[in-house]
Amino acid sequence: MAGPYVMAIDQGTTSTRAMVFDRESNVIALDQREHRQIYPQPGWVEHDPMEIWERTQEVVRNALAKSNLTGREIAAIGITNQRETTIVWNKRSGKPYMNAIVWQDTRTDQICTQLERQGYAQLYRERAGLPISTYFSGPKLQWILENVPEVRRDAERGEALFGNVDTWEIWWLTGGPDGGVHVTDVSNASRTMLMNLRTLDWDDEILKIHGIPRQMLPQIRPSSDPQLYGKTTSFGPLGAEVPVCGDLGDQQAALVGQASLDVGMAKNTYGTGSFLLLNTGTEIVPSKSGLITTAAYKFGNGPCIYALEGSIAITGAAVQWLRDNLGLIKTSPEVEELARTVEDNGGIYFVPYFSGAFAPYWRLDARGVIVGLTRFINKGHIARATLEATAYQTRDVVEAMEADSGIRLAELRVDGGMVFNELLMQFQADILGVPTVRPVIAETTSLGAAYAAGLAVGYWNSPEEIRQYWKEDKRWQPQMDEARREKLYAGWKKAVERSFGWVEYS
Ligand SMILES: Nc1ncnc2c1ncn2[C@@H]1O[C@H](COP(=O)(O)OP(=O)(O)O)[C@@H](O)[C@H]1O
Ligand SMILES: O=P(O)(O)OC[C@H](O)CO
Repeated sequence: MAGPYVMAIDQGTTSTRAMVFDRESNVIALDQREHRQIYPQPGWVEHDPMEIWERTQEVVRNALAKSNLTGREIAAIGITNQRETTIVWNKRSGKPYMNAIVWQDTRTDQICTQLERQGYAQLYRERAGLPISTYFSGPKLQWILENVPEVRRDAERGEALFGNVDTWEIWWLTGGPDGGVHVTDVSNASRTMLMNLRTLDWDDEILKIHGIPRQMLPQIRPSSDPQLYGKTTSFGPLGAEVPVCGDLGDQQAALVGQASLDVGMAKNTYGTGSFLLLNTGTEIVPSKSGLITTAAYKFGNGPCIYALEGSIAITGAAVQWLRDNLGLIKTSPEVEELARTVEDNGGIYFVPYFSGAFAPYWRLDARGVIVGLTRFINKGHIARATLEATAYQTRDVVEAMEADSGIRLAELRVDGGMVFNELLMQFQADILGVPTVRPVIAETTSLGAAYAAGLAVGYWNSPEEIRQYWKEDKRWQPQMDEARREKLYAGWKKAVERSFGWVEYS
């Protein structure tokens, strides 16, 4: 008989969480551990895949212990993950050939400029729904094949496996070198630049452009799979054979966790970066305004549901930068107190394009700038400008989304670590001119993965059932007058222009 709970593992950019939910979507237990951010040189960002797997095992064991449960009481397990981050490992030993190249890493900029110069932009837009960018996995995998000598040899022999973090976690959970399954889902695969959005299969012509052998790629499966990807092993952290049957990229998982399951529903998740997704149903909507077209989810044999996405690389990460690199605050939430020491931004704007500009500009050559500095400016203004940058970047992608879809946003459903910042949520409503709305369960990413897993084994019966669990917690109404809103936003646009063209490519 199916156990009475569902577990989700959320392997994010900065930390790994395991959460246990019951049938009414209540959180029964949560455990979370951070992992190291490795910066070998400017623009490079890495994670240690073995550390990620160790943290995963710890949080799974701790979440079970905290809830006094054993693996036998878990009906199913779902995975959600930081997307695009690229790992290549050996099938026999389970050993990665190098650290994971994280989505924020810009080392593939030369590969990407080369692809642009060869005139491939249109092909990627049409087939993969994406612009050419260092953000996605394809160029990262090409870089590994070209720079780590034994990878190409092993890949051709079928011994080197590629995966995003979902694939890595599922492979280990289902046995690793002892029969681990090598799979991914449509939502994750659509972030590689290698999947054709229509066929939901790897695109051979694109694989050829990057020189990627097909045999190193995982099988693409539904996000919620009644056939099960596999089962956890009894010697793994769950200590029992639990169906592994849900897999969603973290931003698509948040869309599901926010129950944004109808065409026209949108959410914005504020974490390390921020990611706004609009459900476009079974229609693949091409973007003319700098958004990306992505697979949102596929439940069992149902159709693939697509989304338009506005990906913003740096929002919460800029708060971490104030904390870790500048030492202006000790904890991230303290940024609010510091920002409240001043009335406004004092005329400065902070454009945090640390990884180049993502949506809607996609400029590899952009880097971060702070403009408008005078002797009047103090650390309070910097804190305020950091929070405001999150809201302005969101407006940039909301405008693009409205232009592409013709849908005028009535309110914005929000979630993620930054949504407990009242100043930010109010400023966001002010700068958009529509309310921001936070649900009771702000852990929507994990919840979305739990839903995907639970739906596969009949723990929840239908997507309709999960809609009833969404409940509003708090709503911020816009209070700023139109003239001030537009003046502030015009200043932001000017600042953004100043960030472009900083890096020059030969
Ligand atoms: N009260 C706060 N105000 C502003 N930023 C915050 C606050 N609390 C957390 N953050 C930021 O939110 C991010 C963590 O959110 P989370 O959703 O856990 O992110 P992720 O899943 O990307 O690791 C961090 O970048 C942190 O700096
Ligand atoms: O791990 P997060 O929450 O920072 O999300 C990262 C995104 O998936 C990157 O595309």
